[in-house]
Amino acid sequence: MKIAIMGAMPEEVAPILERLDDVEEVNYAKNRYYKAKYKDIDVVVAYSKIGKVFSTLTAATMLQMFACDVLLFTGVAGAVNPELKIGDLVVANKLAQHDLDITIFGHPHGYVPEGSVYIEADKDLIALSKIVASEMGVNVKEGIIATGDQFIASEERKNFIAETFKADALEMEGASVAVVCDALGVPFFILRSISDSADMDAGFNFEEFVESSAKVSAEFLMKMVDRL
Ligand SMILES: Nc1ncnc2c(CN3C[C@H](CSc4cnccn4)[C@@H](O)C3)c[nH]c12
Repeated sequence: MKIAIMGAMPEEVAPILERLDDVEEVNYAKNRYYKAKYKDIDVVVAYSKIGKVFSTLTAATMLQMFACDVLLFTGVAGAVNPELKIGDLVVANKLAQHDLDITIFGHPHGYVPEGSVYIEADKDLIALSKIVASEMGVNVKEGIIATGDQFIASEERKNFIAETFKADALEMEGASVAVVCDALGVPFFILRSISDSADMDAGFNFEEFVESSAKVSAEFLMKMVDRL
């Protein structure tokens, strides 16, 4: 088994990289991919850079060039569900693109012909996360994640996303990674830790909590890898 471990930002994969052995850096398509061993498991680790386009490129590369059998995403997210607090973990059961809009032609938000509003994540990996969560004695919220090419820092946009997609959290890469994995038939798992609440304080909270929340997500993800 070869596991793809992805984030979008350096902070999101740094806690993973420091735990790898026999690291080989591969430069490809203006990005860096780290082929390595984690314990005795083959992994490929990369941060895509921010947004749906970069994360699509990295996810497709992980699967088509590095032939990974499963893709795990770790990172931070903005909270939409008011129960979610900074540092809380969210596991995506399905994901949508909140900024995909051809509603003028009568389609729902997030839909284009021959696509679907939501892509569902792998149920076995979600089930595994529940086992790991109970072993670690931590709470993990399974919910809907909305993805778009915008950093959300306004109640108005957050409420649109909440109402339109029933999202629990929002970010900028998960749904595009989901489309790639779904199209190529590779199981995927999107894990996020809350760094802000996508409101007027989002920018400040993000800066303050990105590093600590990224660590929470990365550490949980590696406990999942231990069990794969
Ligand atoms: N409120 C929010 N809206 C949209 N996305 C998020 C996220 C998740 N990530 C973090 C990062 C923000 S943009 C960025 C961050 N730092 C420097 C440059 N760009 C982008 O990769 C998406 C956390 N909070 C979010």
